[in-house]
This record gives sequence, structure tokens and C-alpha cells, in this order.
Amino acid sequence: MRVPFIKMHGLGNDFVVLDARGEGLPTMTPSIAAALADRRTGIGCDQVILLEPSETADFRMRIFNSDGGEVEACGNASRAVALLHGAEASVETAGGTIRVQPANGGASVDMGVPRFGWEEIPLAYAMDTLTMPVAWEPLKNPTAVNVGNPHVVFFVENSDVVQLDRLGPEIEHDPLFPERVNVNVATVESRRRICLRVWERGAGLTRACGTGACATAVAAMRRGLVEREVEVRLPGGTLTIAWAEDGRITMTGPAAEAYRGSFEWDDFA
Ligand SMILES: N[C@@H](CCC[C@H](N)C(=O)O)C(=O)O
Repeated sequence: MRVPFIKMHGLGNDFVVLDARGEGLPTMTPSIAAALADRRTGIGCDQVILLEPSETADFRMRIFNSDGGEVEACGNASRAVALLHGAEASVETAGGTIRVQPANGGASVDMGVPRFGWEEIPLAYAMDTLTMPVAWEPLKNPTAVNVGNPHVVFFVENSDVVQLDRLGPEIEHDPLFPERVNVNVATVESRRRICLRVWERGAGLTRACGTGACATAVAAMRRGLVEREVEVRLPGGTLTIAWAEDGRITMTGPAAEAYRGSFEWDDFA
């Protein structure tokens, strides 16, 4: 079966989008997703995004990391699919229903309400999630936030010098995080600006992580370090994150279509 795909990205965090809202596809599996995502032998991307019909929202978005694991949320892909859909829509994800609105070559996304309970992150055992009593070498006392998916956020003096390629996988796989975790290292530059690098669970270092930006902004707001609306600068560009009094997070930023193509399903199955 020949399957069309759309290559998209949000701030350089790139996706292979398969639109199965009309015609269905054979069953997606972790090994097919990993094979498609492979940059040497597949199409290559950080996440494979599968759009399907939904019974509760305008459509459903399924997210597979480049290691093949299916996960709950992806901020940058939410903006990309908003652009593809071309109109305001509710989107069912495994992390909850979000609302997307295309705007100025990108989109605004209502990412829902963050959760802070240790069992909601989830952590392996009870502890304060605002200032966690844990450390991995220079990375100390992070904040844990679940924004549909699990994040841990370290505030450091200079995020550029952190060995995230070495410490990221160690923290991601620490038994403290039974579902693994996305690892954010952030420097607060002013009350309206944060600089961020992210080691993504199941994908490694990426140019940008939308949910990481949301988790980091909310963590900094909870600590009183920044205002309720901030710019988060990532290696691939900048997102605006606002946390409203009603508890909901809005993420705004660019997204783009790179090219369209097709592949033979059996070559990856
Ligand atoms: N790139 C994404 C996050 C993708 C999922 C993440 N790696 C996880 O495993 O939770 C984003 O922009 O949020």
C-alpha cells in the first residue's frame, strides 16, 4: 500500500505526519514508527504523528517518539497539525483534549491544565515536586510538571554548558520516573524570558520541545521567577507561553510544512 505523508516541523522539531482521518491505514506499531523515524534508513523525524477520526473531538492525534514509543502529548506537533487542518479544532490526544487555532504561520494551542502531584507526574514515590530533593551531578532540585506528558525542569545559571547529551539519558531512565521523563535545563534571563534546552524522552536532544516550554514556564511561574506570560527561547526558535488564572496554559508559535511524499507501507512493516 502506498501511503502519503507530510513532513512538518515546529521550530526544527520535525514530524512525519500521516493523515488517516479519511482513508484508514494498517495498524501503526512501535517498530513501524521507529523505522519511519530513522534518519539513516527511513524518512527521518523526531516524532511520527498519526491523525485519525475521533468520537469526542474534531480529530485524534497519536504521537510516536523516534524510539517507537507512543506518548501522550507534543506541543510542536499540535501547532503543525493546526496549520494542516487550517481552522480552529479540538484535538483528542492520550494526554487530554487540546484546542488548536491557526495564527500567523503557526498556531495558538490551549494545552490544558498542568498537574503537579507526585503520582500525576508520575514519580516512583512521594516527594515535593516544586523543589525535589534529588540531584544528578550539577543538576539539582528540579521541579516536576505533567502537561499531558511528564517533565522535570532544572534551573541553572547557564543552560548552554550543561552536558545534556550525557545527563539527559541518565535522568530519563532513572527509576524515580516509572514512565521515564523529558529533561529540561533552563536559564531565567529576565522576568519575561527563559532560555531552554531539552532532552526528550524517546527522542533525545531536539531543536525545540513545546511541552517542555510549557512545563518550564509553569515551573518558573510557580517558583515566582517570571511573570504569567513569558518567551521561551529554544535552539530552534521562540515560543510564547501564558498561564491564565483559570489554570490553563496557552502556547503560541510558528510551525511549517517542509514537503510531501509517499512510501510503501510494506517496506517499513
Ligand atoms: N516534541 C514534543 C514532545 C514529544 C513527546 C515527548 N518526547 C515525550 O516522550 O513525552 C513537544 O514539542 O512537546
